[in-house]
Amino acid sequence: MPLQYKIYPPDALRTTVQLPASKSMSNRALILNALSLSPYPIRNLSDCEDTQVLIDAFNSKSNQFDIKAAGTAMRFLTAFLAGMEGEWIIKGSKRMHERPIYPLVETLIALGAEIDYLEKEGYPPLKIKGKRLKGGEVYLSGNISSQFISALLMIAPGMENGLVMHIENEIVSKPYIHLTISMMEKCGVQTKWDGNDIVVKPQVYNPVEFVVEPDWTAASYWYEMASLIPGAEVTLKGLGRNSLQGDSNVTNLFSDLGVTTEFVPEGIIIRNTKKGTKKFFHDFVNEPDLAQTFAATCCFKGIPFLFSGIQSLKIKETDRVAALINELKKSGYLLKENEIGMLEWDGERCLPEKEPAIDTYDDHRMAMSLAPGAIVSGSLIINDPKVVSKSYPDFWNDLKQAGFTIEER
Ligand SMILES: O=C(O)C1=C[C@@H](OP(=O)(O)O)[C@@H](O)[C@H](O)C1
Ligand SMILES: C=C(OP(=O)(O)O)C(=O)O
Repeated sequence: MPLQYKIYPPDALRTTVQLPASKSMSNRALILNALSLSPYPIRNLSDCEDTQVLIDAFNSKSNQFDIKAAGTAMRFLTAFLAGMEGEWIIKGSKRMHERPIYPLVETLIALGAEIDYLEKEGYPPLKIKGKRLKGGEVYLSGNISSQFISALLMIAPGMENGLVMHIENEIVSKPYIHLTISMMEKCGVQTKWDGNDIVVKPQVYNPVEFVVEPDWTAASYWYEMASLIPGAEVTLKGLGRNSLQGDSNVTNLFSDLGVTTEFVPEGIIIRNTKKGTKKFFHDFVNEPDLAQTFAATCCFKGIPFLFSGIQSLKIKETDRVAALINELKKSGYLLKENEIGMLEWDGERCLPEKEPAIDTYDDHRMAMSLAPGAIVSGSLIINDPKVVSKSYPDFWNDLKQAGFTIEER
């Protein structure tokens, strides 16, 4: 029997939360610190598992690295090691070995790298014979993962001839590419992004002292809880305007679901003020990590929705589309995937299970986005709740602090 938490909601929600630091920013800062031979420690580095695996890899004396379930660590480190003198082996969790990496590996090979697949062609684990890469002109598909593009961009200034990247097909998760470029610019490196082409000339990184922002994706679970409790008011410390994270768009998206955002010197104050829209529509191609939060929020608020742009959800920690359909059904919501990349709930209900136990599929976001369902049903069981440590290790403690009761079973 896996560990289970049974969650009971508070009557009212009025709390202040210190969110975890962004893992996306933390993992870029670690790679850029290594590339710039930085003497500066990173301020507010995340304490989550996805960042810890990258710290462990950099501190390791071995040439073999296990990055577990961390997509960013897998992709960024593969590119980093391909350009580093030595022989390296990089592996991950069972699921990581099912998440594609061939667009990155094939591009690195075209740029002069030597990389072999150790098990299944196209997937980790990998054996890398690292050396300074020649660079040049490459074509890469943008519709699988933006992490391949970010990984290549970060190592591009060190390539002998720089990099000319032509991105084919739709570009998913574009704000994460902007995040990469912004953090590279902080180190004095210039890139030129014009349409679907990105050019990086050979350049040297200047070390800087990175300060990691609190994680806006983690903030989305507090928006969800606030939207479900009338009169809720939550202060999220340290979040500000002009964030480098694309998921800061959560402020606009939740205004349609009845939550307002006030920016104050301490951070933001979010409030449940109104009912929300009749039907929620959004294309999540730029914010894939928010899709689960919105699917769950809309169901729990009884607001039908139609999402597009969620094709990449199938190759994340789990097939998130299938996981949402299965698990929300347990609480009586019948979601449909009418075509790939779309998810709809037209308001259709079925009889909820008497005491639903939500499976989390090794996916932190399944646990965090569905747990607030306890607010509408009175209680909810979450299986294998420790999965949250991938990005938000203190999630359950923060819930307790906010007045939730959590029984361990
Ligand atoms: O670059 C990043 O930090 C990330 C990019 C996104 O992945 P994809 O580009 O694979 O959609 C996102 O889902 C992931 O959580 C973090
Ligand atoms: C998709 C995610 O992570 P990654 O791809 O970095 O494993 C996520 O955190 O939602």
